[in-house]
Amino acid sequence: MTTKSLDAYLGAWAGADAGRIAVARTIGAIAEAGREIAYLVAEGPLAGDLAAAVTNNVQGEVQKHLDKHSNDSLMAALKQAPIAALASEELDHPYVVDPSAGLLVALDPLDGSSNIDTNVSIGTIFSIMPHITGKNPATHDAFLIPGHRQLAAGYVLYGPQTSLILTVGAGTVGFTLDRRSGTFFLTAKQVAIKEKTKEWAINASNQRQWDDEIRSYIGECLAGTDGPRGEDTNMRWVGSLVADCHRILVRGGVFLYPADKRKGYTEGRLRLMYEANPIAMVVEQAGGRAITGRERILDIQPTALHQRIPLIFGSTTEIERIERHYAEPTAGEAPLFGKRGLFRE
Ligand SMILES: O=P(O)(O)OC[C@H]1O[C@](O)(COP(=O)(O)O)[C@@H](O)[C@@H]1O
Ligand SMILES: [Mg+2]
Ligand SMILES: [Mg+2]
Repeated sequence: MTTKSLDAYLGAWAGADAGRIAVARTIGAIAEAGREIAYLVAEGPLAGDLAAAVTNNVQGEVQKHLDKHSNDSLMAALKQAPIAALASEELDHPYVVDPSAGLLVALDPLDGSSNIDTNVSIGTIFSIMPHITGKNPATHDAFLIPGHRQLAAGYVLYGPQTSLILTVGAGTVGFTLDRRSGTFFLTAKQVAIKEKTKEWAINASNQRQWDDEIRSYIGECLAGTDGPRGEDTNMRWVGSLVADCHRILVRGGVFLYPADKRKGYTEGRLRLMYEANPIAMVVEQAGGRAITGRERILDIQPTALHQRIPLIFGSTTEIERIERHYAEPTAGEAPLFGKRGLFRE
């Protein structure tokens, strides 16, 4: 096993390039906060009620103690980083650090909040973008940059192991936290998502709210050997985007959080700037794909800082299959699950 530390990896990547050194320092600050959050998460109830509600966040969702603590830790660490401003799921507006600096950071400080008190993996998602000259970093507008312009992205996963998954645009790599030394060590030199898979992840309790395209695809998966797919499939749903993404990086699969008919979900649930974009960059750099159903996530021109977006990502052959359902939604409609089937409403 290699023993290269995160600092050594970033130092080798950045060399003497001032722009890269700034990105490396910013990643270092996020890793520092991530380590602190990891220790707190591992204490669980010994650290108090981390899942206790504090207030409502900008999304109108309950902000839990750990959401707030994670946001505060990341802000404290990033105040020392060479960034113009940071945006967060937990803040209405960007927080300005140094308007003359060349970087912006967008954060989901704590992803998977509903799992905080269940001892299930949760994480921090980050996106590092350029601060475009002339844009006021205090404004939402400064952050409205398509995902393909991200300079780096990744997440810290607080699970049985603490992992830091990172891309600086040259593949996706993985680090594991050594708790004895507090150092992240490189443990996956090149993450590669399997091209072909039979595993899918969706919150199936929303089935009756889905559009035809999703019903058609999931119907085909559920029909297994009895349907047009001709093979049985398997389902997983952790309920933490970071954990579902991590499984897909490790063993392939596909994740779907589509738009649906519920009030507040017509544009999906997940946030473009600090969930979909960074995950899409990590996934593409690992050889997978990320789409809304019809468009590549990284090509979307954002229109709002806290914008929601349908998110589908994972193994390429499965994404192609889903695209076929978007092109022709009834093509794979399965007898057990389709409009005319057993589970028909
Ligand atoms: O409870 P649902 O509808 O299945 O949603 C689960 C999704 O919500 C999220 O928890 C949203 O993230 P936050 O916890 O940061 O709000 C994702 O991690 C997860 O994929
Ligand atoms: Mg989240
Ligand atoms: Mg969150």
